[in-house]
Amino acid sequence: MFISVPATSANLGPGFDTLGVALDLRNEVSIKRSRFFSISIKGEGSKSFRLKGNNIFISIFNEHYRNLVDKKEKFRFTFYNKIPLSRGLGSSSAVIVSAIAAAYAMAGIPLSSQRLLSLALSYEPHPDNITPAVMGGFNAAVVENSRVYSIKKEMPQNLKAVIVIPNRPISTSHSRTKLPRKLSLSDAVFNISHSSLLTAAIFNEEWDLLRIASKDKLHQDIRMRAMPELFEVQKLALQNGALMSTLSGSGSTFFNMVYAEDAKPLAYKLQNRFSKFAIKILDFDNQGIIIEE
Ligand SMILES: Nc1ncnc2c1ncn2[C@@H]1O[C@H](COP(=O)(O)OP(=O)(O)OP(=O)(O)O)[C@@H](O)[C@H]1O
Ligand SMILES: N[C@@H](CCO)C(=O)O
Repeated sequence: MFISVPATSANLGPGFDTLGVALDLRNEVSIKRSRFFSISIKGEGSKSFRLKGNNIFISIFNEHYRNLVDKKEKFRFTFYNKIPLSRGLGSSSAVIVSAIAAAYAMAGIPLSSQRLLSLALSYEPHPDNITPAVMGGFNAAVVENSRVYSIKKEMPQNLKAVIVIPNRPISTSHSRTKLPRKLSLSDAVFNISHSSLLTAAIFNEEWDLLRIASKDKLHQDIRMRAMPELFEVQKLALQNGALMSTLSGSGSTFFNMVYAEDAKPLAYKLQNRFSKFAIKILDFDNQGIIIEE
């Protein structure tokens, strides 16, 4: 069986823990029944002993498979990872949703997207990465009583993501502990209004509103101060055609949305200025998770 799942960029500025979009950069896994357990990792994480020895895909897969099928079986897992770890591109979310989906597929038990998201919430309670990873496209998502309520917008072909991937990680779980527990009323209203306008502008394809709508007062500045060169990345991107330029999830990656014709010139300027960072031009993904028996 073969599963493929896209990277995701969450928050998109003011949409903390609710807005996210899928990118055409995928992790793939092949799973075969076998007489012996084996794991092989190619690409991102291939040199990590931790990923080999204590792989959360395997533990989540086993947890669900053993609940579904009452017999001991062994599998051969081959991972082809393109999503960098701890870079704010939804690597852990991709693992969570693909491991659960793989367990149900191997057990031959149907699993709806809705049910997959509900099961994934127990590993990652914010829906802004797992939802676009499953559904594809841009999604606004909220959680109520352990259920994800979301709406999806397919992203057009004439827009690209130019992502700047620093050579240093930021752990989501650690950076969340640094966020304020309380917000002033004016900052709360700022994020609610900007997140609402951002969502409406994307659904209405009014791309020139994104620059204003993507401002945030809740989490970005605190996180970017851990890697101040990110302020320079954002400034350069907005000066060179970015429709919006936001910290991807908890970072360290910076996400820039541009018209297709502006992607290469922006990537060239960013690579020249930040030679130690990786720059990728990606299409948006509108498919989400793909499961092939
Ligand atoms: N491709 C993967 N395969 C196996 N385990 C993974 C993979 N990606 C992440 N993990 C595990 O998930 C946990 C969180 O990883 P990571 O720091 O990448 O997640 P994050 O910071 O939540 O997400 P992001 O990748 O969006 O920054 C770590 O224990 C890591 O080992
Ligand atoms: N909303 C989450 C996204 C993590 O990718 C956070 O900012 O912590």
